[in-house]
Amino acid sequence: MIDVQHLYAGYDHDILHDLSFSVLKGEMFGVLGPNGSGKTTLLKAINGTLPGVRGDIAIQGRPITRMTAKETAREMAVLPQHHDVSFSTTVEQTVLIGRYPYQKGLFKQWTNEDYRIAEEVMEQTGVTQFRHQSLLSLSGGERQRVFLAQALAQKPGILLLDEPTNHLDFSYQKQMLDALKQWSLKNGLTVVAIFHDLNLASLYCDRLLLLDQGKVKALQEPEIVLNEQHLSAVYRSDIHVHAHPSFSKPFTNVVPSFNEDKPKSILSPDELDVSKERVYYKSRQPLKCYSSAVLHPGFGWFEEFINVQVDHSFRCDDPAGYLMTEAERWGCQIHRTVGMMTAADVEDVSTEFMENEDFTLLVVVTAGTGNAVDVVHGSSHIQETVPGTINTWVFIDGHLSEQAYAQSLMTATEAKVRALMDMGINDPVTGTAATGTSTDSVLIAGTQQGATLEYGGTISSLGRAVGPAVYKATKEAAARYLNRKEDGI
Ligand SMILES: Nc1ncnc2c1ncn2[C@@H]1O[C@H](COP(=O)(O)OP(=O)(O)OP(=O)(O)O)[C@@H](O)[C@H]1O
Repeated sequence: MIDVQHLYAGYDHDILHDLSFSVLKGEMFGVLGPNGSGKTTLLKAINGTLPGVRGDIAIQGRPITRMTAKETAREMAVLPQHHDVSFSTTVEQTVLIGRYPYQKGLFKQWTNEDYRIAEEVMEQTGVTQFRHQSLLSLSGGERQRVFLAQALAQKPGILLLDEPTNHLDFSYQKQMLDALKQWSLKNGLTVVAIFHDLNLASLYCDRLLLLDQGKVKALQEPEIVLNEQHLSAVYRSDIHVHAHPSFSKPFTNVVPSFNEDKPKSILSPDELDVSKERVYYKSRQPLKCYSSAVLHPGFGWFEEFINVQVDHSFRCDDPAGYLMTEAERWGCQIHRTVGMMTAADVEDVSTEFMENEDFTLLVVVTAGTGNAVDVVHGSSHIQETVPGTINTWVFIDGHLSEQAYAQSLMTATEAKVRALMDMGINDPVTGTAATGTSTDSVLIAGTQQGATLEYGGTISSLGRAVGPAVYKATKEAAARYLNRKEDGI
């Protein structure tokens, strides 16, 4: 569709150096790069408005140098970065200008077809209600949508967009990009768009061209172009890349580098608050958490932690909602709170605290083993979520990698299993050794400051601390639970 070969272009000197790439029909092609890297210059070269271009640019196999302005305009429309809006035209007149490449004859008049298409594209871009208004009376975002309508009125096969979401609020950014994607998927519209927002580019583009000082740094699918090394080198700042939470695309974010005064060690067992109703811990700063909690499971940053005691007969359709109400009752800030529940007496909580050269560790366990299960015989149990559980909190004052989170969770689980085995706790249904209970929850929470802890496996420095601490705390909490049962309390 668009074929660029050995392109050199610029102004008094070359800005673009030896660019070669092709854009396929129906593709959404994103152009990325820092300020001044040559993105706009590239778009101008492609639409034939930049003089002195060297190399070859062809549209549908035809060199653009052999196309008239009208021919080029029928093939591609441009939405520039800045628009000159110094004189007053109405929205409808502005959109109709997009029909210029189709005008024939000496006396230029808009046809019914021109009006029909203008109507259609104003509808698609949500500007119909402004049709009789002057452009000068519109906001930046509204004007941007009018100029998109003008470009679409050209009925082009190719749309060149210079920062199309500039001035648009979140909802219109999404609306515009959804529409462009839809047109490219359904009608084969080819879109070449400059983006500053790496995440929007990642979500909507099939391929990305990353420019660095007028040269191709990377040209591939978003999964390959958006990697930390490329981005950090090109944008000269610390950029982190993660998996998008609900889409199979990379998700980027910048890491601020201002220094905040943070307390040195922020974990302390003295801050654990235990009452008959709940165990409560408030950290002195937000912790990065990974958990199977009832309230706010998964990854997130939290600073309040509650483990709420419920009755053995507790049944509830909305346990997270229940915990929210309880947390609110105790004055917790819901959005900052991770919540678990248990039928075990929370006053039997057991803690382990240790400090070493690299990091500090606080482990907090409540254990009820009424629902003990042998993992191999889960199918022998009825599927019912009844409270009776081992809840394990592992707080670490250190900087954990994602691998360390997963490995710490494994280490904590293995330690719990070992504790149950050593105590001879059996699955009451099968009589075989229990490996946990049916509703156990575990939390790994890191301060993400101080020593880097790359690993959390059993023989890593972190794992060597987590394993024995969880083992000891689980044994102690379970022993207290069993004693209470024996004593019939
Ligand atoms: N008309 C011009 N005359 C001379 N130099 C120019 C002209 N337009 C742009 N430049 C220079 O060319 C370089 C690339 O500019 P260009 O606008 O292509 O960058 P860009 O990647 O689109 O930047 P931004 O992200 O800031 O929009 C810059 O150094 C700029 O100063």
